Amino acid sequence: MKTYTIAVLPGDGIGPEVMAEAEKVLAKIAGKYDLSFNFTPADVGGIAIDRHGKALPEDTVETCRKADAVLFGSVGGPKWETLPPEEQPERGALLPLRKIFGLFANLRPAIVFPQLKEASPLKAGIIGEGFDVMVVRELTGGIYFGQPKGNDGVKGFDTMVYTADEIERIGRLAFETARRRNSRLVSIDKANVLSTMVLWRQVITKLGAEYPDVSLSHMYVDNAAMQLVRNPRQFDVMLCGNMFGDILSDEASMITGSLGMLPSASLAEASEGELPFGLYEPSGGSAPDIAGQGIANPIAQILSAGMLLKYSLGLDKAYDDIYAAIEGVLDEGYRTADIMSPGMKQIGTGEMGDRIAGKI
Ligand SMILES: NC(=O)c1ccc[n+]([C@@H]2O[C@H](COP(=O)([O-])OP(=O)(O)OC[C@H]3O[C@@H](n4cnc5c(N)ncnc54)[C@H](O)[C@@H]3O)[C@@H](O)[C@H]2O)c1
Ligand SMILES: CC(C)[C@H](C(=O)O)[C@@H](O)C(=O)O
Ligand SMILES: [Mg+2]
Repeated sequence: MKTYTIAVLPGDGIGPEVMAEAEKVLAKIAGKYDLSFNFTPADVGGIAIDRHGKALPEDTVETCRKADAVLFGSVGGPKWETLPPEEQPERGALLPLRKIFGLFANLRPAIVFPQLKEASPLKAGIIGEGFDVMVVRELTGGIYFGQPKGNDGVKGFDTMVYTADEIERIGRLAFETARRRNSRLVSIDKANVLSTMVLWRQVITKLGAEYPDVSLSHMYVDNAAMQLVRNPRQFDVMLCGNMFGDILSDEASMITGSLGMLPSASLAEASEGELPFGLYEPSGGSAPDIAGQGIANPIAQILSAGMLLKYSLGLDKAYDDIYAAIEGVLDEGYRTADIMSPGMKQIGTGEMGDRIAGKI
């Protein structure tokens, strides 16, 4: 029997609540495909600060290193917001993890399940027959990591830096992704103002010549934010730098009805013929406003586990099973509070997880 080791980092807030549901679903997948998952838990974020004095203990990095892939919950919360910024869960754990493991490519699919059209804040006419966009976000460069950065109480500054190589690397992945979908790629930039983004547009345009079958267009980020609510169906793959991708992926997710629906895959470069190492997490955060109430939507975490199976382990059919199970539960009218609409049956985090696992 094949055994896969999955580092499980639930983190803070709703992280542990939704992670428990993803583990239930993975256990069912293991049974169905005669595999075994060795879940290796580790502390990360606020809970790691409380227990070990730092957001990313070395043991946690080691646990990830030994694993085939990482399933991550979310980190952060009001309790740790008064710490020095570099020590807080987000900058002290999540960003270093992305850097340490070279997770340069962040895939954030935003899909409106047909059953949830009424949960989208957009009018039915705008959503039409559905919405299915893949945001490809560069994750280890840009203004998040550029130096210098600082804040001396009088002046605060960050630096946006991209090299041509970094742009080309994420660009290639976006073109390949578009090729496997509907061959439409919109590259998002701010080339009318930022020098970094002038380079971005030059590199992507040049790369486009290698992918003549993919229709490439460029759009300024402010326009893209507007177009996403005006006519989201015009998009197939959206390629963004780190910060623009952060913002637009939250916006895209809300079109699907809730941030609690949106998974993500953060991938490293793969060696020839191999699948990439990856960290899989919901796009949303630790949702302190609803943590501990058993009402969080576990679907983003469950879909993140599904993406892990597909992208890092090559178990595409298992991903399809998870997707179908979610659709089945939604078809039966079950909803967590965030995607609730009149006439549907409201259930909590645990029951949603049980019902999805029950359909595998
Ligand atoms: N990857 C991560 O670990 C990550 C990502 C984003 C934010 N954060 C951190 O999370 C904390 C809270 O940030 P925020 O409030 O800006 O963003 P958030 O994503 O945690 O929450 C935004 C809103 O979406 C709702 N929401 C998010 N996930 C949900 C789910 N699964 N089910 C139902 N509703 C859900 C929340 O209740 C809240 O109303 C901050 O400390 C932030 O830095 C962490
Ligand atoms: C928590 C934060 C560092 C993170 C980001 O900005 O990348 C989050 O918002 C995300 O989208 O994963
Ligand atoms: Mg974000």
